[in-house]
Amino acid sequence: GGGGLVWGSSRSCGVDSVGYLKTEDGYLMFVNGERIDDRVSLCEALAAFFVNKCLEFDSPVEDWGEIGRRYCYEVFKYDAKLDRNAIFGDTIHMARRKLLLLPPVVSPNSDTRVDGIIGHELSFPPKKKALAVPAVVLLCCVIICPCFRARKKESIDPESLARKPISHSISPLDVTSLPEKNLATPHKAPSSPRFSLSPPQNKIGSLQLSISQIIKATQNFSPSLKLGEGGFGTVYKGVLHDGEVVAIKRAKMEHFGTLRDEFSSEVELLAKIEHRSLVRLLGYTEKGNERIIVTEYVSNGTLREHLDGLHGHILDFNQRLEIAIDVAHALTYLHLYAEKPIIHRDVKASNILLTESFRAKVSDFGFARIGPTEAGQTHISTGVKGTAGYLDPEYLRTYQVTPKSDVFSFGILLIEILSARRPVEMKRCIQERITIRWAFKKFNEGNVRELLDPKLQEDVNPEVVTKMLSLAFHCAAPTRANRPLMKEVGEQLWEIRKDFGKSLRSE
Ligand SMILES: Nc1ncnc2c1ncn2[C@@H]1O[C@H](COP(=O)(O)OP(=O)(O)OP(=O)(O)O)[C@@H](O)[C@H]1O
Repeated sequence: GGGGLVWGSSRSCGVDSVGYLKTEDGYLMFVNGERIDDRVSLCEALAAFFVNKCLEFDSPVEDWGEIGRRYCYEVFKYDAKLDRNAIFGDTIHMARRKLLLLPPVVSPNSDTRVDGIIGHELSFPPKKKALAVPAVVLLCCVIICPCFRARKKESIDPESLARKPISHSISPLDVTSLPEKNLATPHKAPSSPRFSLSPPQNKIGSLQLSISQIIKATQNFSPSLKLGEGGFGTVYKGVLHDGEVVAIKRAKMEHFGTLRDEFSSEVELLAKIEHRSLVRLLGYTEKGNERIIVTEYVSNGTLREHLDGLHGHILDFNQRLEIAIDVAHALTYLHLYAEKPIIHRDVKASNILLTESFRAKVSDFGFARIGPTEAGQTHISTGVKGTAGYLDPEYLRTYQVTPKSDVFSFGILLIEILSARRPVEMKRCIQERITIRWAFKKFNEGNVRELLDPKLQEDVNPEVVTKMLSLAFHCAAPTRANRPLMKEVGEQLWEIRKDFGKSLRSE
């Protein structure tokens, strides 16, 4: 394994750089001068390059297009048939989940563990020392990186196709919960967890589900009961034996194994959370080939669907304001009042579910992480997860997540609620693609009315809109220190609601 150097290349995009050294044995990859030894990190870094057109999928230049096209396919959800230069899949984390499943490639002559970086063809050479490629420290601002579209559901995993269908003869496993219907007050300390992570040991509640009951509840996972699909798996509507309607989230089989921790973490966190604006966990089962989470069913679709007018009802301004307040309260609860500070990390309109009375419930804690708990600790370090367009640029740059990362996403969400535009809209002209930039420009020009969702027929008091927008921009400040706390955001929205009420009365 001499691994003589054959070829090297580095590329910059804004203030970021990626580089590789091709050796006889394979490739060594670098991001901002640091040796990267997993495929996902590389692909995530590269995603920004492709989105910003610093690299093109089509271009054979220095093999970069090839690397993106062939090895980051899953991360980018790149679909050559649909659009040569599009990067699909609005969630980077989704791809990360998939790719983590690649078997680790361990070089026999080296202590370097390589997480299947770019398959076998690009496996690392043995006995390679990290080599520096010119490093640039700062990262492209996140809001220019994402042009991801929601095509994630179309990915095909040939491996999973080859797997056998789930056996229905799995022995029953209890899922236990208490049928408590009380809504928690926003800032109440949570009660002790009601769901055991080892369900068979937990016989406390009255709701005890086995896999076979789940199969019954979902009519054997009938496609007609399918509510949707996310990064984690498929979600079904189910009716339990007592008539309670629930959402049943069934993990995709290819996510088993390495996703075990993620699954458990989702469950552990959900189990401790109780707030009227957070989707409640009702049960959990993990046995054999199945990982299933049973949650409260929220009947009126996602906020994103409503902003798209898919439910035949246009949210009025008051409803939008209430939704924003609900989300702010839910996040405040996670940050401040849950047992440990919890950072959601994937705040976005498709994770906000609406009730029949258009109140919001925040869902999908799959990426939630326990926040800093040590005194003086301000952040936790972690690989970047979340959804492009909503991602805190400082988090992307430093890999350090704090509750302020949720505040950033909330700012982006607030603009989305007001304008109905997605954070990134690739079909628009270049000046309008990044919604927050477009909004900021309009705002500075004093055109706040033009910012509002054209479907919104009301004549909303411009002062109220202005206040909401400035709050959104404040939340989405590039630097964390300049963002308000989630609690303050809720308080400000509360004030805005008062102003809105007054403006209606004075009409
Ligand atoms: N508790 C629920 N009640 C009703 N519908 C739900 C519920 N949870 C999820 N859904 C539906 O299932 C879809 C998929 O949900 P899921 O949380 O798995 O994925 P997602 O949020 O769309 O994507 P990702 O996991 O990548 O964030 C949602 O868009 C929604 O339509």
